[in-house]
Amino acid sequence: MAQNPGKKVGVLLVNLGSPDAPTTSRVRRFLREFLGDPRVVNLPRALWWVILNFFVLPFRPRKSARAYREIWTDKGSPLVYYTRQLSDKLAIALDSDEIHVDYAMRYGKPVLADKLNAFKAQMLDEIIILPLYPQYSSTTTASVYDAVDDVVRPWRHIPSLQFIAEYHDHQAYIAAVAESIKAFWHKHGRNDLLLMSFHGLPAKLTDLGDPYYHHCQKTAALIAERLGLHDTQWKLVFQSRFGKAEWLKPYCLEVLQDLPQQGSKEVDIVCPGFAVDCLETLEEIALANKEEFLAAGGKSYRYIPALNDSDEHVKVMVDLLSRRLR
Ligand SMILES: C=CC1=C(C)c2cc3[nH]c(cc4nc(cc5[nH]c(cc1n2)c(C)c5CCC(=O)O)C(CCC(=O)O)=C4C)c(C)c3C=C
Ligand SMILES: [Fe+2]
Ligand SMILES: [Fe+2]
Repeated sequence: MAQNPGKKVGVLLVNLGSPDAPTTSRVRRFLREFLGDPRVVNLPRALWWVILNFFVLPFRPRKSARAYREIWTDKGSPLVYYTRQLSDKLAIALDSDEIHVDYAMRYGKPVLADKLNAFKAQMLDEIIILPLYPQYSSTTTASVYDAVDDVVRPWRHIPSLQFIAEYHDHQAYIAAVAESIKAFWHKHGRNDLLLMSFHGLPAKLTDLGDPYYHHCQKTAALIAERLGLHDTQWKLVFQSRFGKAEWLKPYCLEVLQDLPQQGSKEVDIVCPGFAVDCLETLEEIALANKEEFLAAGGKSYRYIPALNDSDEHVKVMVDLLSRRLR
C-alpha cells in the first residue's frame, strides 16, 4: 500500500465486544460496563443507576447468558473471533512493516486502552481508528470516540488521530454485501422477500441529530438498487429492541409475525449493519426470529451471514483505509 515512506501508522479495528464467557456472572459484568455507558442509555444518571442495578442487572444476564450459550463456539464469542480474524487478514493484505494492524473491543476484552497504549509504545506517527459500524450512531461510533479520548488525554505526545466515522454508502461495502447476497442466492435459490435488518435505537435519537436511521435507509436502498430489486421485493426492519421506549420502526419481529398472513411465507434476511456475526444475528435473527416466523405460518426463512472474515470484507477494509494511508 502506497504511503509516506518511514511513516509508522497504527490501524485499530474497534468492535462492540462480548462477555468473556457465556455465564451469568460474566454477562453481568459485560452488561454493567456496556449499559453503564451514557452514550448507550441516555437517561438521567441517578435514575438509570437505580433501573440498571435493581431491574436490569439482577435479571437480564441470566437470560442473555442462555442466548450466548446458543452461539458460543470452541473459539469463544463469534464477534471477537471474526474481528480478530479480520484484523489478522487485513494485516496480511496491507503487507507493510510500517502499518501496524490490531483490534480492540469498546467493552470487555481486548481492552481498547491496552491496544492504544501498545501503539504509543511503538511510537507511531499516526493512528487510524476504524469502528466496525458501517452506519454512524451516537450510541456506538461516538462512544468509541469517547473511549479513545479518555485514553489519549493524559499522553504528552498524541500522534495524528484519524477516525473513520462511517461507511454506510461506501461503494466497496455496498458491493460486498450485495455480492454476498447474490452468492447466497446462487447457492441456495432465492426466497420471495429480502429483509434487511439493522440493530434498532431509541427513536428519539433521530430527532436529537443521530443520523443512524438515515444511514440505514441509504445503505438498504443502495444494496437493493445494486441487486436490481423492486420496492416490493425487499424491506428495511430494525431488531434488538431494548426496554419500553419507542425504537426505530418497523420492528423486525412484528413484521415477521405479520408477513405470513399477508401472503409472504418465504423470506431471506440479511443484517448489513453488523460487520461480523454476533449474538444479535446468530441467536436473535437466525434462531429466535426464525422460530417466530415459522410459528406464524412462514414456510422458509434463511439468514444470510455477515461479511465476517471473508476476502471481500478484507478488501472493503483496505479500500476504506487506502485513501487515509496515502
Ligand atoms: C440499551 C440499548 C442498546 C442500544 C442503544 C444498542 C445499540 C447498538 N448495538 C449494536 C450492536 C450490538 N449490540 C449487541 C448486543 C446488545 N445490545 C444491547 C443494547 C443496546 N444496543 C444489549 C443489552 C446487548 C447484549 C445482549 C443482550 O442482552 O441482548 C451486539 C452483540 C454483542 C455480542 O457479544 O455478540 C452487537 C454487535 C449497534 C450496532 C447499535 C446501534 C447502532
Ligand atoms: Fe446493541
Ligand atoms: Fe438481542
